[in-house]
Amino acid sequence: MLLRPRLSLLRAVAPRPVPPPPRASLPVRRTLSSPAGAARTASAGDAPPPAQRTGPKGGRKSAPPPPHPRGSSVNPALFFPPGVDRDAAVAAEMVIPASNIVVGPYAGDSRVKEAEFVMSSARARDCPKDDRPEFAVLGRSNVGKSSLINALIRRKEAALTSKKPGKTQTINHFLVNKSWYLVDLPGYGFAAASQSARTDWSSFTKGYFLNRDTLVGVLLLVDASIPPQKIDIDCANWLGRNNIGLTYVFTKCDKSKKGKGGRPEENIKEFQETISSLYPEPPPWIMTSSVTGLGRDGLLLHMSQLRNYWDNEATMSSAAAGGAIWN
Ligand SMILES: Nc1nc2c(ncn2[C@@H]2O[C@H](COP(=O)(O)OP(=O)(O)OP(=O)(O)O)[C@@H](O)[C@H]2O)c(=O)[nH]1
Ligand SMILES: [Mg+2]
Repeated sequence: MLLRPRLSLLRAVAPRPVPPPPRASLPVRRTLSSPAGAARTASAGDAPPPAQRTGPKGGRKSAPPPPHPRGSSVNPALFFPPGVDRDAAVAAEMVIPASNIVVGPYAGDSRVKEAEFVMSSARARDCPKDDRPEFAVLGRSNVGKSSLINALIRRKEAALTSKKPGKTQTINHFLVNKSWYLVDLPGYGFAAASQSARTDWSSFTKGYFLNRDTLVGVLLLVDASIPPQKIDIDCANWLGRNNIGLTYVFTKCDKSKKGKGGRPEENIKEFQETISSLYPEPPPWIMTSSVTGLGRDGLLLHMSQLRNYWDNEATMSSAAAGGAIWN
């Protein structure tokens, strides 16, 4: 079995959030609201660690990246994948549309040729035990996790969706091209769920993240059709504290309503302003719509570069005696 260089790799592919300051001074904007019950799911046990603002740019309040970044030289808002020097000049064609993600040398064939549902697991330890890399799709109930998976694999109802939150209740593995997995997870923050269901979510999904050595990264879905929600920031902080790399995937970018908080571009900008001080380097983000297909090909391309890097590093790691290079 290949040795998986999990911690080092994840630090390399996506920046960790800088630990936020104590709760009282968290850079949370007033619009970062979530139902009190819902917030308990991820925030009670997930309060950020006490004041440890260690990152050099921890207090920086930089301008948020535009929704469609383009640049011909270094752009501090871009996400640089493995293999691309931060000082490299970046041509517009190197940036995935509607994202801040630079395409690097590890990007490869990202077509989905076949995909199949493999299994549902009620417990993390029941998940497939092979060595294939996987991406977990995470986010609030109803954010569009199952819909995104269907859009990525171009199958209408491979993952079951619903207007009512709380549809997906187990860990669902979908095998793509017989070589990697997409994993559909139950959503968090479902206010109507019972306290015991919320506690279960926490222990069982956190168990999955903490024990899944084949996890390349998390697609953290954020609903762009509503204002930023504190529970999503709490979730990102929890992943960061556990060295799990993430890509922010903004969903429902086709959905626009009149009035405050109804425009995806505004909501994304506000979300980025909120998280900008949490990261020493900009995390990757991309805008998507499972209705129009926006972002689908770009997201698959981004996942191909993370996956190929993972495979490459895993091979190097198994070749090195005892995987010592990762110590
Ligand atoms: N307009 C629009 N609607 C979407 C999009 N993605 C999902 N939806 C709708 O949002 C609702 C929830 O979608 P799901 O994919 O079931 O959401 P989920 O995150 O899997 O939800 P849970 O399984 O309950 O956690 C459904 O009615 C979808 O049709 C999108 O990109 N645009
Ligand atoms: Mg679902």
